[in-house]
Amino acid sequence: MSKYIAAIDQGTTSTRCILFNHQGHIVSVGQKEHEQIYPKPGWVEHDPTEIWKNTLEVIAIARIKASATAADIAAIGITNQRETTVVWNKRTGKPYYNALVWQDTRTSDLVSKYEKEGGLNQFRDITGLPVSTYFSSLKLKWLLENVEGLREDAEKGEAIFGNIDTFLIWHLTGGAHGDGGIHVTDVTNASRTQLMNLRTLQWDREMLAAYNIPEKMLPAIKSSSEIYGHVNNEILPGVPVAGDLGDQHAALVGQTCFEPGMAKNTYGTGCFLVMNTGNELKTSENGLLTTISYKFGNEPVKYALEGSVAVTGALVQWVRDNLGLIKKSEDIEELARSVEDNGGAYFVPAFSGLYAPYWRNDARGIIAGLTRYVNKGHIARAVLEATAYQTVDVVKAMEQDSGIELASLRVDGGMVMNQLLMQFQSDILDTQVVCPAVAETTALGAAYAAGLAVGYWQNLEELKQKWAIAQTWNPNMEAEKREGFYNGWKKAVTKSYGWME
Ligand SMILES: Nc1ncnc2c1ncn2[C@@H]1O[C@H](COP(=O)(O)OP(=O)(O)O)[C@@H](O)[C@H]1O
Ligand SMILES: O=P(O)(O)OC[C@H](O)CO
Repeated sequence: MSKYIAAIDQGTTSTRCILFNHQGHIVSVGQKEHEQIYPKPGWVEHDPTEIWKNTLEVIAIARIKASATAADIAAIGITNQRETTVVWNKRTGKPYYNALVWQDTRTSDLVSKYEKEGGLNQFRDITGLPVSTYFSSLKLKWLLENVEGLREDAEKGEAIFGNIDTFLIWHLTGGAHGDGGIHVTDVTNASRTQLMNLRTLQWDREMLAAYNIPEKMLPAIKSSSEIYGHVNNEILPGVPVAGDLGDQHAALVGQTCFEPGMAKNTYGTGCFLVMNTGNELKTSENGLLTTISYKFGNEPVKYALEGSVAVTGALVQWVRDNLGLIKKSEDIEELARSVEDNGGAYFVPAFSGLYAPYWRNDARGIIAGLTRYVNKGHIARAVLEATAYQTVDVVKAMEQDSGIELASLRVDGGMVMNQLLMQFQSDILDTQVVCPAVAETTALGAAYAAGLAVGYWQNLEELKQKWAIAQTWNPNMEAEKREGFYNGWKKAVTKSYGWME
């Protein structure tokens, strides 16, 4: 048997390749950040060619660190930032435009138009999602309407669309060379385009008509765990590409949340709380999204509820890059520890409007409650607390929608290294917070999907055995104090509304 499974985790800020062994332990990691491109206020882009180059580089790093040959790798799983939209030419491989990143708000006017014409929730029954700048549908519409020659090429089937998973699989399986790459996606990624019907798991004609998208440019929708094709590139020649999951769905799998009612919260650029609802396609009454947990091969699809928060770790980066208050993201903890509390300040990071559970495109970021007393330590606290309060908002919505009270919250992602944040999260939720031994759950989930497809792992029971706790935070805050903090947050949120006309 080959020794390892490779997972490529293409995130908002960086690309990682991680090799896992049969125990599900990390053997080696290659990681590289890519440029965040902000051409105008509210616009966020990535260069797809840079991402592809970084992918090759991180695979090479992970391979070299583990002294692994292609024969040592049983399969590759891909996981990715979702919704981010790429269109490229299938003969040359050249992108028509930079990737429009999920946080990009250039389609706000289109959102208002659809809101006036049919309301924000007009497509919820088919897709589980409100009309928003967040999903691929409006980004693709914007590209088709604004990039010269794109619509003509798309109608001829020459210009093809994909999220980052599709773009990477296409390149890995041959790209523009020879017979060309394989043009596929999986049900979890497709569920975030707002073009897939959640019941049929196919592109929905009504949605394509509503956004005027040519079907020819769309990838084939597959399960999250099957052999899509083989690597046709010297980086890992012949290795099967056998797993594909949007990163938040992959983290759910990596956390082995296989039973209905199990949930995880991932703290990265944004925060994403996902609860597995099993066979039940549940509609939210409280501002959550209906989406897909995963679909393994021919097994029935599993649905999910999701609370997506746009800006959490991204706010820490903003404090680092735009204010220069810290040098590295992790320095925010020391700065926040220089004070006792938030000093009355609340930061509402509505940089891309507010996502779950508010869905306010008209909101923009604010710091509320400022007095002469507030210093940079208090701002650092308010920044970290914003992540915790936004999580409380989605946990409350999740508990109401599901009728399940979360006994403990399984967490992962880059921000869980922050002890102050995790303790505050537990305090403000009044719930235990638990981090697993393998905190790279996103990559692990993609590896599990690929490993199941090629028989490297046998079944979900085997995977469940591997989950183990690394750290637990227990709540330790008086109810009155907790409620006071949270009320302050709710008041601040309302002050961010109505900034955009
Ligand atoms: N110790 C820390 N405290 C607070 N935020 C952190 C810390 N370490 C990393 N981050 C934030 O976490 C994010 C990176 O996490 P990661 O899970 O790699 O994100 P992504 O998958 O979205 O690229 C960045 O936004 C960074 O600012
Ligand atoms: O790259 P991440 O981990 O911030 O995740 C991005 C999400 O998939 C966006 O929906």
